[in-house]
Amino acid sequence: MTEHLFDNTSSLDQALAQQVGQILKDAVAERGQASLAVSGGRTPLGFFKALSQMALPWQAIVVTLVDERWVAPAHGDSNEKLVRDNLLQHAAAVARFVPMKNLADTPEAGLEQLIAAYQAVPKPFDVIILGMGDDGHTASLFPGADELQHGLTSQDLLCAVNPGHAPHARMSLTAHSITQARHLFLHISGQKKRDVLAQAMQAGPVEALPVRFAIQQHKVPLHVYWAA
Ligand SMILES: O=C1O[C@H](COP(=O)(O)O)[C@@H](O)[C@H](O)[C@H]1O
Repeated sequence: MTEHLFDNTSSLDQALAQQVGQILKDAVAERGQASLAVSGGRTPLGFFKALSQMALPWQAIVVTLVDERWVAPAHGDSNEKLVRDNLLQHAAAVARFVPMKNLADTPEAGLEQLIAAYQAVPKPFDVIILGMGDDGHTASLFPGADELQHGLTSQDLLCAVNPGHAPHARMSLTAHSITQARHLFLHISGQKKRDVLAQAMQAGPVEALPVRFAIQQHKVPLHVYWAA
């Protein structure tokens, strides 16, 4: 694991956008296409804005999500809405977006169809950017969720999750899919998340702080981008 520390979020957003942009550009040059899976929440807003303005071969880049809340795409809590409003703008408006939500009533009911739709995403994912909650969840792999073990151990691409203490049923990439990525980032900010990360770096059960699966694995180097 490599830590990249910044004094403020705008320096981080620019640096992360440069790094991710270069990886995507190289991927398109080498393989003709690239895939980027991003997290939702509040942390990635500035990064999305910076990346969306970069001159990249966006027509050849597929953007999708690491996780999604099972709400309508126009809902204020939708990660799809966040990405459409902030990342798929400017130069990035021509990128192809594969949603992580369909019309099914529940994530469980929509799972099979969604896995089929994900065939359109080039794999392995070129870049996956994780976030982290103050409870140590990453993607939608929440401590205490009934589906956590499945999300951490299954070889499936996606899993349905009912977080219990957090709002909305969710769809999430599994730990297995996340660790298949060619490049893996964890993007966090603020002292509280730094403290949670420090705790997660100590030995302890993955179930208590699910972000540990990304720290403890050896399949893909994890780059942590943190800003004060
Ligand atoms: O619920 C979620 O939370 C995490 C962290 O969000 P933040 O607002 O603290 O940045 C996010 O990574 C995840 O994608 C989202 O669904």
